[in-house]
Amino acid sequence: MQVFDYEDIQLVPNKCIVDSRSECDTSVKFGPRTFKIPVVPANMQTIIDAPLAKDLASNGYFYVMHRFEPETRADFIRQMHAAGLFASISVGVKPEEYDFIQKLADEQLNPEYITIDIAHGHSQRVIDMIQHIKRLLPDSFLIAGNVGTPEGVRELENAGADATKVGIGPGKVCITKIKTGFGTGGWQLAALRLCSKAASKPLIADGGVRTDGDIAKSIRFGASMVMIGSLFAGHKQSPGKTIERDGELYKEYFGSASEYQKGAHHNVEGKKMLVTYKGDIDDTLTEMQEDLQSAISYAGGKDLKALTKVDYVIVKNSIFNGDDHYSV
Ligand SMILES: NC(=O)C1=CN([C@@H]2O[C@H](COP(=O)(O)OP(=O)(O)OC[C@H]3O[C@@H](n4cnc5c(N)ncnc54)[C@H](OP(=O)(O)O)[C@@H]3O)[C@@H](O)[C@H]2O)C=CC1
Ligand SMILES: Nc1nc2c(ncn2[C@@H]2O[C@H](COP(=O)(O)O)[C@@H](O)[C@H]2O)c(=O)[nH]1
Repeated sequence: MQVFDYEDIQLVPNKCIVDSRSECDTSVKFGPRTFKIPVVPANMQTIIDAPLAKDLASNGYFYVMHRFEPETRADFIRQMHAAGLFASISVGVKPEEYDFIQKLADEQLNPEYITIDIAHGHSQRVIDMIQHIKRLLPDSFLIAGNVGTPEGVRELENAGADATKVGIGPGKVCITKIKTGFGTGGWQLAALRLCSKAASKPLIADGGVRTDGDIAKSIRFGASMVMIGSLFAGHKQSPGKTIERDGELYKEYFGSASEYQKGAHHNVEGKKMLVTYKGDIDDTLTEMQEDLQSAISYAGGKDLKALTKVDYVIVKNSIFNGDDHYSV
């Protein structure tokens, strides 16, 4: 098995066929809709909130709302629909989540996208929830995860998931690898490659993206969509708390399995960090699109498909990636 991560790979350029990078089309059809770029901010409490979700949906971007204020979710769907926007929510697998799905079905509140958001998604509990959602809300596009193996992808797809999310522990605020010894941290891109060989439906690469070039690499290795936390943390619109230190502005970014999210030190697999204030998220999204257009031009094509076929080389193998600090 080839083991590598984002920083170990470079994509090999092909002859350019466009006169300007602006000719390159970064749009992606994902589920029932088409989006400007194949990128989605992580469904974490310091990354996305309702105002940002509305902003993203109104401007042609995909989003997944987090599940950490569960009582607000039905109203969130109503508000998005009242504004003519799509609703994309997250759920867990605990018993109350079964009641929540039943309530949505009873009220005919159909979110366009639902994400089952669990640390260890290759489990019977996720399979049961997939089947419950598909029975009651068959029109919602259902994303399930996270998994790190081809077997995980196959089982969730066979249970009825419309897309699978890949990534166990590669995230910037993840400490799963340190705490448990398990995961795809340090070889996320290779894990994505293996999973893509088994997948018959779209994959979301989740975690470990540190540069815009990593988005192009994710597409090359089989992702239809790329979920990103740390690159979206620290913006004006980011919900994380703003902190001033020595005259510099920072924003908090913490893991969904951190004690800051849970309110208790119990099965902690996430940490908190401070991210330097980055300004407007619109500028970051625009830059991601421009960098992706440029990547498509290097691939010798005009759209994302060109990225899926380029050659690559392995330039080094640095296995320890990301989570070198326990907390800040
Ligand atoms: N992508 C990643 O690498 C990771 C992501 N996360 C994120 O953290 C958040 C919390 O995740 P999670 O703890 O799953 O959600 P929950 O706290 O909602 O837990 C879901 C249920 O699954 C059980 N559970 C959790 N982990 C395991 C496990 N390893 N084996 C068996 N049962 C388990 C929990 O019980 P109990 O707590 O009693 O075990 C609980 O009943 C999510 O947003 C998730 O995406 C967390 C870790 C890794
Ligand atoms: N192991 C953990 N993973 C977590 C936690 N909270 C979120 N996540 C995952 O990280 C990605 C974002 O990664 P990034 O490298 O882009 O910052 C996110 O989508 C989740 O899958 C956690 O507490 N522990």
